[in-house]
Amino acid sequence: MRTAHSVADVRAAEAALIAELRRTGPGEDVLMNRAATGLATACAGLLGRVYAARVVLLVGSGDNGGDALYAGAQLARRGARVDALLLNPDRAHARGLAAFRGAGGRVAGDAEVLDRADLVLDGIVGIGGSGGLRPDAAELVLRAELGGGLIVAVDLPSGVDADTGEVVGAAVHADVTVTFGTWKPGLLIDPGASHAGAATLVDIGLGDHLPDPAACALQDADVLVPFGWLLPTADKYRRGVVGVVAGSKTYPGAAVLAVGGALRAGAGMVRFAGPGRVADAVRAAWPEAVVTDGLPSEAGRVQAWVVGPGLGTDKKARRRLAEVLDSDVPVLVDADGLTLLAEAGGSERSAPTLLTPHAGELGRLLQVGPAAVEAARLTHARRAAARYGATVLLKGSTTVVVPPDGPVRVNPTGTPRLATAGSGDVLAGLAGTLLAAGREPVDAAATAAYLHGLAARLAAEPDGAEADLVAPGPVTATDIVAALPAAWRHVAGA
Ligand SMILES: NC(=O)C1=CN([C@@H]2O[C@H](COP(=O)(O)OP(=O)(O)OC[C@H]3O[C@@H](n4cnc5c(N)ncnc54)[C@H](OP(=O)(O)O)[C@@H]3O)[C@@H](O)[C@H]2O)[C@@H](O)CC1
Ligand SMILES: Nc1ncnc2c1ncn2[C@@H]1O[C@H](COP(=O)(O)OP(=O)(O)O)[C@@H](O)[C@H]1O
Ligand SMILES: [K+]
Repeated sequence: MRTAHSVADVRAAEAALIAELRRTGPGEDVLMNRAATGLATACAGLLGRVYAARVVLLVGSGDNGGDALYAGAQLARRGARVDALLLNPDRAHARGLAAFRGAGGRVAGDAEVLDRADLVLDGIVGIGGSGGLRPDAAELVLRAELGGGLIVAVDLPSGVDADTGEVVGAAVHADVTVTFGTWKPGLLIDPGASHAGAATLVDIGLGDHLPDPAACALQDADVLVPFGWLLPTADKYRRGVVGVVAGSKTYPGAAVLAVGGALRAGAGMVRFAGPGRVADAVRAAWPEAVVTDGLPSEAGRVQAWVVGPGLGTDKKARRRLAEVLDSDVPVLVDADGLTLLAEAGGSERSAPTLLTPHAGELGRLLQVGPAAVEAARLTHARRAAARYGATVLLKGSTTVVVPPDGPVRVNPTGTPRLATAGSGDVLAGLAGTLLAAGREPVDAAATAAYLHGLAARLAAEPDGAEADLVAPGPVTATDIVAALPAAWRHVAGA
């Protein structure tokens, strides 16, 4: 699990560690030097040959600039030509600057050095920042980006909000980010995540002093939950029976895809309830589904419901949604179900509820526009979780899952390949089965998003999960359903 902490928690951990270090002896700037050593090592690796490389430091007036200066000093000692552009010369980190000068680093009088740089270190601002870059900083960053050297962000790309990933105004687009002590949520969540480039973590010893994380990103090993279908004692009821209420005359495909996602997630049984023609489409595509063209209350017992994909918003859809929401089992509400829920202003459920909106649907739930949601994904997902007393999975460029309390989950496997009609229906079925198998909504949602992204990558490039890097092939929602078993195999290491 990749874990990220809030700025407040990082600062508290830093203070506790520094107090401990003071008791045991080491002097000033120990942590900064640890950070700088990790940073200089990363830069040396990127440069290949440090001797005679041209490195430029963009140095703000806080400790982030101090990190850049100490790292610059190490690179200068190894023979790099290092120039520092000080945004506020009177307030640059004094000891860092002295070390930098002492190692042969030079303070540049002109931004021209950026035009020929092999590597630019962005030490303008780190976790102490607020808002986008100020105009003088933004101008230097633009020149650095045009210069064509590699841009390495110190701790996080300047201008990105460390706690939320929000970017208000200009921010650095880094090729690489070297972060210290722990991940910051803003490095995992878009738009911040897409400013960070390839990000790496340098351990500076904060570990024992850090509390529970603010956000986590699953990795393959975290998905290795007991595979229900492998347990010797498995039977179809214990593996989980999921009910799907989806589709309409206009959107029968949504039902077929949601049922497909549910089946390929390993359900013991999928019960489907929908109107005649939709029921026929589901029967034809998935003979293993148990289908009724009656109401959800006539479908038989289930351990979780999925309601909403392609459902429509007419009277019949409302009735179906109401029946499902009245049940005492976990319910996942998606798509048209969310539109109806927004209209009703919520529900009176006491059993767990998982909402899976995209930005437009989340906007409707909160009566704000989709652009506002996209710009502040975590903030809006949190607001919806609080207002609806539910776990919220917000889909899009970075899928985030916000439980009513506890750490947020951020999905690392997402790919723009998923942005194809019907792929959300597959995700709903997939997450619904995991709910029916007894997983907590936050785990069901995060695991489903992880497998969903992985399946899209594997559908594009069956030999590897890194398809975004190597193969540009598109995938359809049906392809994602078909690739789900391969995604399970991938996380199992098979
Ligand atoms: N915590 C740890 O464990 C460790 C932390 N370490 C390092 O310390 C960093 C935090 O340092 P920090 O607290 O000094 O704040 P920092 O990020 O340098 O920013 C403050 C300066 O930025 C300025 N500024 C603000 N907003 C701005 C904007 N939008 N655009 C432009 N400028 C802006 C603001 O200016 P002012 O408002 O004062 O004029 C102020 O001068 C952290 O990220 C990590 O790198 C490591 O050394 C190892 C251990
Ligand atoms: N830019 C993107 N990067 C990664 N994933 C994306 C992106 N855009 C959309 N997705 C994913 O694609 C899926 C689309 O779902 P949704 O919007 O509900 O579509 P539909 O209703 O057509 O099924 C979601 O899982 C979402 O997270
Ligand atoms: K920075």
